[in-house]
Amino acid sequence: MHLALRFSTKQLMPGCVIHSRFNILTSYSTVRFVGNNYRTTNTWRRSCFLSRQPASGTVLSSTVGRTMDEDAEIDSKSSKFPFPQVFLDWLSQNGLDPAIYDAANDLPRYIRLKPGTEEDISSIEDDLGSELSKLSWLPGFYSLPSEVQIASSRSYQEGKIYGMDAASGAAVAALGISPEDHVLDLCAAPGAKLCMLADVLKDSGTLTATDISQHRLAASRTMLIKYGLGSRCRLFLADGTTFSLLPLRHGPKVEEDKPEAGIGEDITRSYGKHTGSVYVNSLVYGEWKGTKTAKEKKAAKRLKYMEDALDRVGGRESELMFYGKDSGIVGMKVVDVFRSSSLREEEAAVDGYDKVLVDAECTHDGSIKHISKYEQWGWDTFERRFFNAERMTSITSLQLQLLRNGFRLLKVGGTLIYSTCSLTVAQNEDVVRNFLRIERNAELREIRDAKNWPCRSGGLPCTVRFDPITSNTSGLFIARIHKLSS
Ligand SMILES: C[S@@+](CC[C@H](N)C(=O)[O-])C[C@H]1O[C@@H](n2cnc3c(N)ncnc32)[C@H](O)[C@@H]1O
Repeated sequence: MHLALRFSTKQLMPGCVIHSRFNILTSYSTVRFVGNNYRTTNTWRRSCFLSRQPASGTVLSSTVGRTMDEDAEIDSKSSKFPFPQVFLDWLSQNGLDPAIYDAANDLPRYIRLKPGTEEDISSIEDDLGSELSKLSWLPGFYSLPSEVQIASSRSYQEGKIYGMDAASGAAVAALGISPEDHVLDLCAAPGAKLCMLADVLKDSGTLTATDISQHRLAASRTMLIKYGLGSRCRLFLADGTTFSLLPLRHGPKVEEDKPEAGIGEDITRSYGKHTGSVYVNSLVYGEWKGTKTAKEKKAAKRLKYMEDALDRVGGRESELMFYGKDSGIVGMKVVDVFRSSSLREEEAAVDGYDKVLVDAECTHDGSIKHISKYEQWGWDTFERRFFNAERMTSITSLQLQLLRNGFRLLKVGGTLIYSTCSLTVAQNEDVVRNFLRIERNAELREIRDAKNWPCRSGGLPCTVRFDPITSNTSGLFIARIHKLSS
């Protein structure tokens, strides 16, 4: 069947694919741009919700396949939620229809199975009291009715399943992890994507994660330990806009100092007047211990003191919150772990990360289910949290800085994914467009798997958008960026 489409050919890139949900996730239709013809196998079920994108944005218009009268109907629609007026105004300014939040209760819940537990699927179904529907487009993911609670289930507590939205899984899949990759997750907490990265890497490569929130990063550490995924990981409490540590491609630099157990104390070098008489050169990391004996606690306290000493001389911008036994840290001197803060571009080009995920801080307006929960928590609380003035004014510049620093740490030939769970153009296409203007050796690349995903094209070539109406998932924007040699 042919559809009347109202966007101009300028708005679509040749080869761009638009998906429309048709009842259930596994059965969606596609509309393809071929020359000047658009074809589909199913009728366009509902209009996209981005009905009033601001003129500056290049996001595909929602007016696809609709008449003017139908658009008028959407424009006058509001949500069933009694949103504060300030939020309605903000949605309007960003071209978003409040009615998208009405989909909150219809969205399925998604889980990811821990690799290797597929044969337990019927016992997991019994435990959850619900059938699981396998997602044909995303390996390891299943959907189930939204009312099923997973956190109290035995399968969850035993680490057989993860609660994770399918769109988040797509962002990780878009990275195209290969065995032996050294991966950086720059905004990692609370760790859903981090765990998937670790599962995909299995027992090869390394995984470095940073986040600026201590309690959220601690939650990520708990997740890694719970699912037995930490052995190749390092977690740093750090600002992702300045983090400068490269992957440990070559293992510990000072093997000969590797202690039998605990933390060594071969003290040889002074940092002079800034630190009093603190000597830190040869203090080396032993194996990570969750629970410690009194002797180990004393040693850990001493290590912390040494790390703080590095802070005082400006040698450390991050705090190591966790490291696994195969992360390369064990046996390293404290100073060596934090040495590379004056990272040189040429060094990163060769020794940088193979893959970087920048799942940036954002306004989270695309987390439909999360926002609907304020129905119970109170809309005053929502307004206070959402419209945190400092956050609102600086969010796009933070996103650009995170993206730029993630790219700086990427090696030439490497892949970076920029994603946010905001539906706005400002936090997605505009940030990427600004970034591409600055970074001449960055190039947007197609996400190959996306042709099978129930997502829409984003407003920049090769970018994609998940949203509740089109994809039956939470909102997520994904851009895949390649680093060329300069
Ligand atoms: C969208 S959440 C990340 C979700 C995470 N990737 C996951 O899958 O569970 C964004 C995170 O960015 C962190 N963040 C905010 N500013 C940051 C900064 N300057 N550096 C690093 N992390 C930052 C927040 O603490 C938050 O945990």
